[in-house]
Amino acid sequence: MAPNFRALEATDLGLRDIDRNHSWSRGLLDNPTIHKKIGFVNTLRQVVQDTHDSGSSTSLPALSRQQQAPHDLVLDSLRSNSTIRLIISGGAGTGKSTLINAIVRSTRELFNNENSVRIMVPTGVAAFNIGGSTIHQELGITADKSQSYKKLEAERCRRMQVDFKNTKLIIIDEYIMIGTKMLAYIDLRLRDIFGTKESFGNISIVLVGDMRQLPPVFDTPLYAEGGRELQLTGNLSYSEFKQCFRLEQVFRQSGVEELEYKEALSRLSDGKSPVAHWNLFATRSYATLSVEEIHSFRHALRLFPSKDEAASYNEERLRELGFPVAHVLSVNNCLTAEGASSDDAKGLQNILLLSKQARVMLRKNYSTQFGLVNGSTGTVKDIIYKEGDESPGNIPIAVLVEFDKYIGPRVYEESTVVPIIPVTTNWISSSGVPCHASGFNYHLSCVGQ
Ligand SMILES: Nc1ncnc2c1ncn2[C@@H]1O[C@H](COP(=O)(O)OP(=O)(O)OP(=O)(O)O)[C@@H](O)[C@H]1O
Repeated sequence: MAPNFRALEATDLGLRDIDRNHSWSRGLLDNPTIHKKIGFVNTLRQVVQDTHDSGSSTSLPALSRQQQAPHDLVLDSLRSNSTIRLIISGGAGTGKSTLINAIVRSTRELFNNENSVRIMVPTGVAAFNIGGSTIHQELGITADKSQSYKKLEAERCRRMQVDFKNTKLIIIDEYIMIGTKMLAYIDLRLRDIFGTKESFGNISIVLVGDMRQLPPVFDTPLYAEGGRELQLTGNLSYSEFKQCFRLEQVFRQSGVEELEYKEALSRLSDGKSPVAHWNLFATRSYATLSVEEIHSFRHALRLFPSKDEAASYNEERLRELGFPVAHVLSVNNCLTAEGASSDDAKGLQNILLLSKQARVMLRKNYSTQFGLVNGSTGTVKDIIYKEGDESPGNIPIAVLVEFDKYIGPRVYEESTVVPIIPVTTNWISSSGVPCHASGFNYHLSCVGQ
């Protein structure tokens, strides 16, 4: 499934003698009550599920005035049977998801139909986090670098026409990751599905996201004009979005520490930094730090320009730790699943390398109430295989992770360790093959801090 980064494919980690000869089922002897603990984790996940379910039906917070305005505009437009092209932008915690949920709920009530509104996202990981689908999956778009639009074959198109029959509104979340080429594709595909020459098949489109995030990869940002065939079409499609609401009120403060620094970063993203902020950043310049401070950053989380570089760095750090490395493969139901792109497979990569003391990051919200959210970091304490199962070749039953910030009930009395268990996901490939795969990469990625 999903090609791995070159660095992972070439590595000997997980395959050396020290890795193969390690007794991987030892973890089970050291953790005889693991199944009880896993039961506890399942309860946690149930809590998340219940919250999610009730959130989408009854218990959304009352919308603020800033949220209410775009909500009402969309609903009024749907009621009057006109189409709307709208952008809703806002930084982290400004209530974008809450607003999306409110629009979805009101639209479904208005039309008394679940399919009247669809949410789509550009990447597999984002889709997994919202329990939704990628644009590629929903609209049958295959990832390729060609410059021309490819129509759906007739039978697939007919099936999609049935599927989209009652759809009045499409909400595209994380839209900043969409480029002009992709927007053109969405526009043209919807024209095909709805059998019309009108843009976007003459249905309403709402783009939601944070304008200050990074632009798309392998595509030109929506605000860039010019380019080749599809990009030019995308420019035209984007020019229809003339209305924009900006959500300013932050409902979720992710911590009160370093407030000045957060404020400085926020101004920087607006391009409005005063000299005081420049001075603040200057105090953190590498050249002005003491040797002790530089050393304290040795294992800081790093950003790399490419996935390959990040994978190489992670590999180096795993090697330095000196523990046996588990070579955790995902399990796929068929060859199509094995060869699926990462986006089709909702972000899953084939190989995950783990060892004791490795730093890992959660890639999805596990339990927001208890502080286990997409981006939470922790340290691997143990990797537990079923008796008789070994690495490589088998999936562990759990990876014990000590989280840096866990605020839920203790699974282990003395620590913030939580067992992370593998997950199975299903999807239909772009050629229509039902696929499923199990693995850990949905939940965890190794970060070589
Ligand atoms: N009108 C509101 N009143 C009270 N709380 C709200 C309101 N809107 C959102 N919230 C709360 O604020 C928090 C953040 O909201 P939400 O997840 O919708 O923001 P977001 O912009 O999607 O965040 P992110 O970009 O980080 O995913 C949630 O806990 C949500 O319940």
